[in-house]
Amino acid sequence: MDRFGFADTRLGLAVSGGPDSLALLLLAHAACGSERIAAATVDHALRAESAAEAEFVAEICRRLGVDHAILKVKVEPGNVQAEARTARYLALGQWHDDARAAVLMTAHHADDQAETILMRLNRGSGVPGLAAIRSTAEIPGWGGTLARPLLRWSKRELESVVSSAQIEPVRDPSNSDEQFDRARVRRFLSDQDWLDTQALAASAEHIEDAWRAIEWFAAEDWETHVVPDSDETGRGFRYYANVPRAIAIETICRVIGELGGDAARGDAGRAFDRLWRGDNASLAGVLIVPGIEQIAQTGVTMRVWRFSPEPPRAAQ
Ligand SMILES: Nc1ncnc2c1ncn2[C@@H]1O[C@H](COP(=O)(O)OP(=O)(O)OP(=O)(O)O)[C@@H](O)[C@H]1O
Repeated sequence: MDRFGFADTRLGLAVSGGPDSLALLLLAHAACGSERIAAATVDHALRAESAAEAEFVAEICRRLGVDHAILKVKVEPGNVQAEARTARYLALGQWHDDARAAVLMTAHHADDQAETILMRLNRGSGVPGLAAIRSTAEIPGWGGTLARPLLRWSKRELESVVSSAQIEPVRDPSNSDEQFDRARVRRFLSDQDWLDTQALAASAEHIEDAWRAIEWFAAEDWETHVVPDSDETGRGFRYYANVPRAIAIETICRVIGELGGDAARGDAGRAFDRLWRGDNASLAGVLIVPGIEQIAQTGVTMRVWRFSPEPPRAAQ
């Protein structure tokens, strides 16, 4: 756990009662002792057994001497899985703050990671998508730090941690419901003996590193190569485009965002190709015009792309 730089801080653990998160609880307890950890179980009240499952986790925590909270949430009708997830992270984010935990940990593991990267490959995702489940991130919708310390552990290893402690975990029936893509990919992976989930998860970790490098260079690019540019509308930006395509795409999306638009990376990539050839591009209500500028101080010529809100179309 301390590999993540959380030594001496209090860790908040999200424990559903399933085998993965019970293993997280047992491993964190073995690594840090009961004082440095606290656990919470969210009761979505979507299944008749959910209250008893939360109480089951509470009982294990009592035995270990670990603080535990049951968080009851109300799930709005509609897309129940997505609503449950949003409500869960809001409740866990608030709880980890109240419990003065420096970080919230979930039990996502190598098999989850392998399923995610395969599903993303099958959708043609780019680097950010293939970075798949991040080892650290912001808590969705809340803002604190979320960490997933078990991404290198296989599900089988986690199951054996729990069975060695003679605990029979909760089983969520939706995990094998094949109306969900993930359950189908899970079955496909378990039917293959040549696909190595830990190797797939290791690749996702390398891609996450590459993505963090792109994000870092994109932040630099924004700071050093984008300046406000007032046109007749009073709003606009000049971008001195001088970096590889993957980084420029991030900067293009950010400039569009500053001008109130929302550009998908694929569209920003196509705009990049047009601009690089010297053609205008139009993206999410923004007109981008390429040109060349000589920098006064150095005399160097640079490629400059001018972004401005597109004029409203005249009525027919
Ligand atoms: N009811 C719950 N109470 C506490 N923690 C939970 C609960 N459900 C899930 N978690 C935490 O979230 C982790 C991931 O769970 P699961 O794979 O079911 O969620 P998911 O919705 O598929 O993933 P994500 O939350 O990333 O979208 C679990 O290992 C556990 O740490």
